[in-house]
Amino acid sequence: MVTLPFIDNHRHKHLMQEMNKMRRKLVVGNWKMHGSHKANAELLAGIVEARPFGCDVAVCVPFPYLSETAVTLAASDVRWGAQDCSAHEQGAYTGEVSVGMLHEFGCRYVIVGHSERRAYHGETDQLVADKAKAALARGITPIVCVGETLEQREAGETEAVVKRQLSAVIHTLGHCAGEMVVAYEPVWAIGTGRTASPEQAQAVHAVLRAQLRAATARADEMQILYGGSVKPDNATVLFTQADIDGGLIGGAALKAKDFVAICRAAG
Ligand SMILES: O=C(CO)COP(=O)(O)O
Repeated sequence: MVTLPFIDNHRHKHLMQEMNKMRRKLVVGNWKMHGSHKANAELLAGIVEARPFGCDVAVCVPFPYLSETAVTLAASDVRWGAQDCSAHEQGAYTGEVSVGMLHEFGCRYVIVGHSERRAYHGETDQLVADKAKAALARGITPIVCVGETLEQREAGETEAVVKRQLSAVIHTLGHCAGEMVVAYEPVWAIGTGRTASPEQAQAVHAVLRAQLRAATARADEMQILYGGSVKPDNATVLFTQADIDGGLIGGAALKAKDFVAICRAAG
């Protein structure tokens, strides 16, 4: 009979920290509906100049700017992506953008299920899951966002909400679930300057990691990002938590100096 070594809490924590070091960090700038030719050129130049970061870095830009972003970043290791995609392959879907189109622009990532899309565009858990599936079918990594509102947190529903949101995606992706990136973004922390404490964020990330472990053997290699008022001065403490593998950055991704500082904190 094989006897397993006794692992006390201290050793367990140490092992978890080692595991965390093995996962490469990822920092993604979500520009949301911001930008102009001039502002983008300055921002991208500032990011490219500051490389290398020692972590994966990407920017998710508005659709009209994908082309110029692809040209600007082509010779660098900075990746790019979009902020949404259609779940449909092609057809009469006015205003939608397919993953095939994103593929043509060299997108490496697409954000799906951002809380702003869930709230303002009525996106359901299943639609988000279908978008993630469509992305993977074209070799684009979906960054699947989950997160609770303040009301849900105060009602003690945080765990149930994020698990329900992630569960839809896990079931729809099946054996490909290990290929997505997950982003935990508490709605109350987005654009409010009110960050989840490192402990609050880590607690939810641990729940998500456990849920992924039950679904895929790749759970320990998967990147789970935190998003919500990440700034240069709180990035390091967030990124050193055992299950936080980088960040999805909104406001601070619009200033090269801040975004670069956050990338450095991850690297
Ligand atoms: O929504 C976010 C990233 O997707 C976070 O936005 P802020 O960093 O502006 O809070």
